[in-house]
Amino acid sequence: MTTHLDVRGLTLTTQGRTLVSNLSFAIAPGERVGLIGESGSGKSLTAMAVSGLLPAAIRAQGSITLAGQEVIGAPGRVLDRLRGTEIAIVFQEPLTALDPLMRIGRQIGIPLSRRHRRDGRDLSGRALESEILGLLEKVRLPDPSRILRAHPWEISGGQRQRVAIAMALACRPKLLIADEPTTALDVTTQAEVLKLLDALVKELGMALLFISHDLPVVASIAERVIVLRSGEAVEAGPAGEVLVQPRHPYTQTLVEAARAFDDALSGGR
Ligand SMILES: Nc1ncnc2c1ncn2[C@@H]1O[C@H](COP(=O)(O)OP(=O)(O)OP(=O)(O)O)[C@@H](O)[C@H]1O
Repeated sequence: MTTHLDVRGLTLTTQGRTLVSNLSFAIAPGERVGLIGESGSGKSLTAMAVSGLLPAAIRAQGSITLAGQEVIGAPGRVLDRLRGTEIAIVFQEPLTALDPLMRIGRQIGIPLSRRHRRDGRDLSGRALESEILGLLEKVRLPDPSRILRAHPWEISGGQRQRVAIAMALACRPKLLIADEPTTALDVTTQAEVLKLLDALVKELGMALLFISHDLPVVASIAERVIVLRSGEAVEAGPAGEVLVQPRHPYTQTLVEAARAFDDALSGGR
């Protein structure tokens, strides 16, 4: 099989409004794809549709297959299984993924033991704790044994995003969706989390759908990009081509704006 995710003619509507229109793209195993576009262009809704998390008010037409399984209209148990094995998602705001009242160790332990049970192994006690610590180390969290026992509000925003990444990795997904994973973080932490994601995706051979309106960030992590405007894909191709010599006027505007911002920053130095 050469595609892991295959989106064909995806159209999302609500109350007579079309939010995403006839979108098609595929992601091969291990491939890193960026989805870019201004605010409101339909990036997050596309991510939600792919992971079977669309709000009830939004109607999906077309087809989304993940490892050969149709996602649109699939029953909850099928979606649960896909989210445990094929796909995991990291959101912009890590607190969305974390339960404020539960210690970090337990939050990572739940998807971890679920995955082991699925593989026919029962993991508990010391063995489970040691795997959780291993994951906290993998996302380069300092002092993992303290963080294991901490609540989400006892650690920093950047650390919370690393925990959310560790939770996603606990499922060993074949495709990781990262929806503006660094937007809520300060610039230095953004760069660190980005570097971490890049390294982990390569090390674990996961495919990545990286969603962002920040072009330089996308250019640094994605091999291929899709440009969305008002729910429609206006341009797609290798990141090095689309972001360096954009063909569509909309992409040209985005690239110009990113360059102007960059120039303004370097001019101020
Ligand atoms: N639950 C919903 N019900 C109705 N409309 C929605 C819903 N969620 C999103 N929309 C609309 O769908 C469009 C696309 O939203 P989406 O969140 O996918 O944009 P986005 O590209 O991810 O933007 P941002 O970069 O700001 O996160 C927007 O016009 C938004 O108002």
